[in-house]
Amino acid sequence: MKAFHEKIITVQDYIKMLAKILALLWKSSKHTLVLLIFFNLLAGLSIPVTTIIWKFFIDSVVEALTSKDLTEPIIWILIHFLYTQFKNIMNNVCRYFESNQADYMNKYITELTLDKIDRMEMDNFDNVELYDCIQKVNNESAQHSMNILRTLILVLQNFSSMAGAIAIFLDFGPIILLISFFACLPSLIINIKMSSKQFDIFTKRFERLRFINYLKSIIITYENIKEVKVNRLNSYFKTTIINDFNTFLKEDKKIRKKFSVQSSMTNVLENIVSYGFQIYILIKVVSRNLTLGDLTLFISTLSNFQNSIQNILSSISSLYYDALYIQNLFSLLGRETPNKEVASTTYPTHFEKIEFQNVYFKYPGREEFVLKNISFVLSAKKSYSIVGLNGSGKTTLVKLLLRLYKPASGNILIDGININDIDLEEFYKHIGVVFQDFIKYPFDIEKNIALGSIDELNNFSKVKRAAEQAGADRFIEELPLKYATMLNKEWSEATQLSLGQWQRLAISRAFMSNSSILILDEPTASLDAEAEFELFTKFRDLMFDKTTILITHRLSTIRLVDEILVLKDGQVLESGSHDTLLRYNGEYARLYKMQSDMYMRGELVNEGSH
Ligand SMILES: Nc1ncnc2c1ncn2[C@@H]1O[C@H](COP(=O)(O)OP(=O)(O)OP(=O)(O)O)[C@@H](O)[C@H]1O
Repeated sequence: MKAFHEKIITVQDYIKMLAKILALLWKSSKHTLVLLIFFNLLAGLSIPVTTIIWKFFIDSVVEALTSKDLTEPIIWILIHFLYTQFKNIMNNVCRYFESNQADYMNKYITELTLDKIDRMEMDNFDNVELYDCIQKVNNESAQHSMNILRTLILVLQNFSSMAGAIAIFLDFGPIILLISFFACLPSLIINIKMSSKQFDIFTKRFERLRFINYLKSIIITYENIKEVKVNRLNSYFKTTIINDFNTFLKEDKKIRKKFSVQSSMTNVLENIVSYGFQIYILIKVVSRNLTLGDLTLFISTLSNFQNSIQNILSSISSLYYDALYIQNLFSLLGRETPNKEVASTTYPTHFEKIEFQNVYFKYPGREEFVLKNISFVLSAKKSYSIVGLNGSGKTTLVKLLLRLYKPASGNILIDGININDIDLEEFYKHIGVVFQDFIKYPFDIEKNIALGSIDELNNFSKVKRAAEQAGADRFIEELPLKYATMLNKEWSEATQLSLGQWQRLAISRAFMSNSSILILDEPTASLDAEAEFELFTKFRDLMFDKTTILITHRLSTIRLVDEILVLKDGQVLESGSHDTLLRYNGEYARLYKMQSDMYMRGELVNEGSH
């Protein structure tokens, strides 16, 4: 697979890239593509046909000047009129198929990329280069594939018009056309150089551009506006953005200036050749006793031929430019991803234990291990809590259990079956999770809850029950549109919820789930300690048939679980029930004592501490 940002160097690379693009167009919609090619070839012939009609018209006018009979010129005008109507219809038909093909291609590319991203494992997203590539594909592919389509259509039309010009010149002297063709080559070379330079700049700048866009999105995102305003960050961000724009502009102006000078020089060469041939045609028409119509025909055809060549050559360079961008798409699509269809072991629905065996893990691109020699056993249908200071590896441990990452060594087993051998779709059907940074879906409340069980999107009674269990029903019932309330202030007619209310919705999603393992990774941070305690008591009672794992910093809630694992610097320091660990008088007892002392002194009302 080509590395990202690798440039198309050889003609062979270029042709291969074009072949891939054509295959993409073909797969997007075969039927439309065939019709598109046919009508555009027909449309391309309109230029030579119009020139021929015009030649006959001029000749008939010259004759009419002596015979005074205007019948023939009028007939030719009529023919010209009818052909113009035909041409207009043809152009509209071409536009119709072009727009359809563009939509089909956009849809097809979106489908392919979303499918690819779905298949990619989590560690891929830690690779900045790949992450950039995905963003580029997302931002640029549709536009550049559309450009490619338009350019290819232009090439088709111009090829057909060039073929017409060659046919007209066949008898008169086709060498003229050949020399005109070579005169246009320097301009092609310059255009390709320019495209290549622009692509280099784009690649170099991409991460910075992404950063600028991120800054812009901070300023304009509803939830951020309050903080940006109060901290008076607007003008600081604006200056950072504008400074970058100024640097880019300076760089771009320098390059544009250089290429404008070179382009002007090649244009002079093209004009010398063109005007030289016009004089040559004039001499030849006079010496051969040809008509005025012939003179117009050859001069116009030469000019049309040169235009076609220029169009084709500039199309080649703009195709090169777009192909460089679209290369990111092919890089992404060509990336190997695990095959989802691979049938593997079925999930042991009535399992007895989950076991971590000497698990080590480090994040891609990082030297140090985040988890070191982790071993423990979780029994089915019991509740567990993972406790530890910030950065001790709690979420990472959960990510491994969720198969978002694979251990560097060691195994995670469910009843002796390695979780990686279980069919992924089935695995996820049986595991539910609520993260601290859960998603705020741009749907109504009903769907925001129902998404906790994708197979039961229309099960409203279950949605209501889940909301009741999470204590979300009280505020939902007070909203005018209740469960049909659209959420997220960024959308029209939507309501903004408080963070605590959002968290209750996220927890309702967990109650929708039919999974046998449930993980709550600090989803209650915005609830007060009492609400969290009440919620988890309910949770524990309702989820008695599930294995639950709770991550929270509030040790008052943790008391409710059957067993606690204490993590420190990526290692399991101690484990046991609340009472056992207090008796053990280690890290857990120290943290617990510290929190309860703070409660006693009234220093900790809403927040957990560590
Ligand atoms: N995607 C990542 N790439 C590199 N390092 C990461 C990544 N995610 C987490 N880490 C690092 O791994 C370590 C453990 O992080 P983790 O999120 O598991 O801690 P945690 O115990 O859940 O912390 P907290 O209580 O703050 O949520 C931290 O040092 C963190 O910087």
